[in-house]
Amino acid sequence: MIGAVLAGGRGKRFGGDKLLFEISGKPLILYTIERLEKADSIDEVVVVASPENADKLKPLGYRVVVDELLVGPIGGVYTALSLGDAFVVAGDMPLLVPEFIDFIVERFKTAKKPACVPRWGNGYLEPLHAAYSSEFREFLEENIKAGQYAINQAIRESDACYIEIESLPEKWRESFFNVNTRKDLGRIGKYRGP
Ligand SMILES: Nc1nc2c(ncn2[C@@H]2O[C@H](COP(=O)(O)OP(=O)(O)OP(=O)(O)O)[C@@H](O)[C@H]2O)c(=O)[nH]1
Ligand SMILES: [Mg+2]
Repeated sequence: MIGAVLAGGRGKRFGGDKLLFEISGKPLILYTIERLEKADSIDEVVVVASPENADKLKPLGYRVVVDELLVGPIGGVYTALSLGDAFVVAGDMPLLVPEFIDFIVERFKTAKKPACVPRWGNGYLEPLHAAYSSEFREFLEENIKAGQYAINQAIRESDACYIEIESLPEKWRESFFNVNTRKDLGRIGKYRGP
C-alpha cells in the first residue's frame, strides 16, 4: 500500500513553511514520513505537494507528485489515488502510530470498501489518517467537479467502513496529533518515545 503524505498546505496558522520547520535539526515532515515508513503495510511513501512546495520537498529524497487542483485535502487525496490504493496522512502528523496504521490497512483490505476512516463517538471523522481505494477517486472527482470540497461529506455519502476510535487502545490516539500552530510544537518532545 502507498503511504501518501499531504503537503499542499500553506501553513497559515503556523506562519509559513511548516512542513520544513526543523525540530532538533529535522524537518517536521520527516518525522511524519519516518513514522509512516515504520508501518509494515506501507511499501512506498509518496509526498503529494502543491507546485510551490514540490521543489522544496524533492531534496528530501521521496517521490513527489504534484497536486494541481489545490482545493484542499480532498484534492490531495484525489491526486494520491492516481497511484493506486493509499493510506493518506497529513504532513504535519509527527506522532503517527505505525501499528495503528497497520490496523486500519488490515481492516481496509478485508472490508473491501471504498475507504476505511477512523471515527470518534460524536461522529467526527479523521479523513487524513485513513485508507482509500483507487475506485474512490471517481467519486471524489464528482464531488470536486460539483464544487463540493468537504472530504468528510464525500466520505459520509460513500459506502465507507468506519473504525471506532474509542474501542481502540487509548495510546493510539496520539497518532492524530497534528501541528497547526507553533505552540503545538511543544507537545512533540513530550510525547516522543525513547
Ligand atoms: N496536496 C494538498 N495538501 C493539502 C492541501 N491543503 C492542505 N493540505 C495538507 O493537508 C494537511 C492538513 O492541513 P492543515 O493542517 O490545514 O495545514 P495547512 O493547510 O498547511 O495549514 P493552515 O494554512 O494553517 O490551515 C497538511 O499536511 C497540508 O499540507 C491541498 O490543497 N493539497
Ligand atoms: Mg493540521
